Amino acid sequence: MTDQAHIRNFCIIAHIDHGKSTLADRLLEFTGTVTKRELMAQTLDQMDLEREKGITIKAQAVRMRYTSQQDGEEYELNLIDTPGHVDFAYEVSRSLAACEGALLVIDATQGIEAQTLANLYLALEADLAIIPVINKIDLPSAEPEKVMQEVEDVIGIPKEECILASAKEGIGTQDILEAVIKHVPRPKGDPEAPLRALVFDSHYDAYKGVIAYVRVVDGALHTDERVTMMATGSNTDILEAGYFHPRLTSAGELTTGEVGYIATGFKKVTDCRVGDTVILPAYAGKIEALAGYRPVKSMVFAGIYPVEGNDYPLLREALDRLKINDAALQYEPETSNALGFGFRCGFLGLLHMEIIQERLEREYNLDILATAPSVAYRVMKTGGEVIEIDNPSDMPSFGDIEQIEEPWMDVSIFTPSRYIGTIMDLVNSKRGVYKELKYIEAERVLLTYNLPLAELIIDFYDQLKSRTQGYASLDYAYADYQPSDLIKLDILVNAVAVDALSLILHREKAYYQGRALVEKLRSLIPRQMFEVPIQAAIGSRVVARETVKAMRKDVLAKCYGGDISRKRKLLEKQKEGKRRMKMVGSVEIPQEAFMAVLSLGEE
Ligand SMILES: Nc1nc2c(ncn2[C@@H]2O[C@H](COP(=O)(O)OP(=O)(O)OP(=O)(O)O)[C@@H](O)[C@H]2O)c(=O)[nH]1
Repeated sequence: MTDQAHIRNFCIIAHIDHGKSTLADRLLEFTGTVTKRELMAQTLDQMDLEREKGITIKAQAVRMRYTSQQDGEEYELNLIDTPGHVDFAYEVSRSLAACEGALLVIDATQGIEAQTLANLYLALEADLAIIPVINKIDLPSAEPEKVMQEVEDVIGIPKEECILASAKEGIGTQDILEAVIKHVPRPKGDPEAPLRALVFDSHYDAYKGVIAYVRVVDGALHTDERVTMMATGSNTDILEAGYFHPRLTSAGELTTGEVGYIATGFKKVTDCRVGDTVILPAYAGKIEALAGYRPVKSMVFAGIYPVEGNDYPLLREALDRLKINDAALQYEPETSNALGFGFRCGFLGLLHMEIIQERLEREYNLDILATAPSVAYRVMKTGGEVIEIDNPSDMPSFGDIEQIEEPWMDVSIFTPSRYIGTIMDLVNSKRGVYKELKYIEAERVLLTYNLPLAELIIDFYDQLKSRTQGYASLDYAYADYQPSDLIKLDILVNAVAVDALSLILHREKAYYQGRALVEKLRSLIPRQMFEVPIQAAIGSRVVARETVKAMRKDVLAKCYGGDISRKRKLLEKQKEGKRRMKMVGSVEIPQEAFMAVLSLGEE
């Protein structure tokens, strides 16, 4: 136990790739929390996907001990790492709520970016002391002076307060630790009050059950104590209380202001929600929960189906397993006339969706087929009933609909000013509504818009990147639901409506998009033994039609007799392609077709 005056809880916030993880490693190394060798080993057993995508997915919390140069006293520094992607904004906000201060890391070659500001706003909302760190000053292209000025102009922190650092070379590490002790306030909270601890993250451990990452706000908690989770109402005995060093280190207790973990013995993370308050059972109903708890809400939905129908039970099992460790993953069984038995899944955002799909394929060896992502629409029926629909094929028929509302996002884009025109075009084509243009410096601007989430998830990010040669950065947050003039577009293949291809579109764009989609499908659906018409229809009105011509020759006819290996190769290749095909009626449709809407802008 450490007295509150000698505890500092802080986190690192940054735009992706500005060096958050590298800086965290340096701090751990400098304080002797881990050795260089351990760091390498530790990096190796991080989640594969995390490493490959170069992003932090899971928040971590590590306790360091450091003797201050200022007063010669030893401090307990708890570093809470936050996820780096906007999909996980809620998790970020809970991690911030466990801290009193934040290191705001900014790349000296890039300056302030969209997520620098988004994270800063979250940190300010959480009332944190901000310590700006200008990182990567070792690079020849670093412009620390310019970035410091930006910090002063945009964020309003005097440039003298910036710490210059190179996380790679270890420059500035000690200055940062000293600044944490000096500028981050000691944790408040009442040691005499009954226990209240904030759950800011969790993971599942096969031996100890769910490990909840907690910040003790008031009172203390102890191993073997019985506790209650306020939001879920579940009770459990704490199997172990301790801290991360960086491995789990049992301590027997956590006192006011401390950050650490409790092993709960819960079998799934849903029993122990991020944002929940841990209390003693005697105080249930008599004590106020810590602010900010929010049940997870899926924003993006897609159908996931096994390519082989027989794999359905395996897919269910894999989803069940993933869910143990991921409270944000939602799913329920659904059936599609085109794809058979599968699951409708809800995700926090596109990255979350991508991660789940990749894990199903890699870790569970499943061949899956995913439909295009959709958002949740709020539909008011003529009778006054309001329903939420996240699968376009569930949309009631026109006659029964009074009004449809869709989720809109607040979007901010940082870009060199020379791209303003092309970004405006892109946003207009995505039904965006312009809000503001702010000059950050002579040649960089911050553009803000409102944009329907449905447009944002379809090819927006890729287009933004390609139109700006990768220079623009994007951030978004949920704003509200607004009524829109939306219609459902059905796709018929060989005169059969394929439910998994149905789309909700804005009326004005429906005709054009219907045409583009039908054209795309024609190029994706392989020739069959017969002619296959592809139609787009709104209600009973066909708005576009293309035809996949009948196959003329057998593939094997191309091979000269006797060339066995070539023939086998061709057959194998065909088989490979087929694995991702679905028979719909009498037509084979490949996986890409179900995602075609994502790439309508491309050739
Ligand atoms: N030259 C130089 N490179 C650095 C420095 N700090 C980080 N990098 C590099 O920048 C890249 C991104 O660094 P990370 O630490 O992974 O960035 P991050 O902010 O943690 O990224 P996310 O995990 O995606 O949020 C890596 O290739 C680092 O090696 C630095 O001080 N100097």
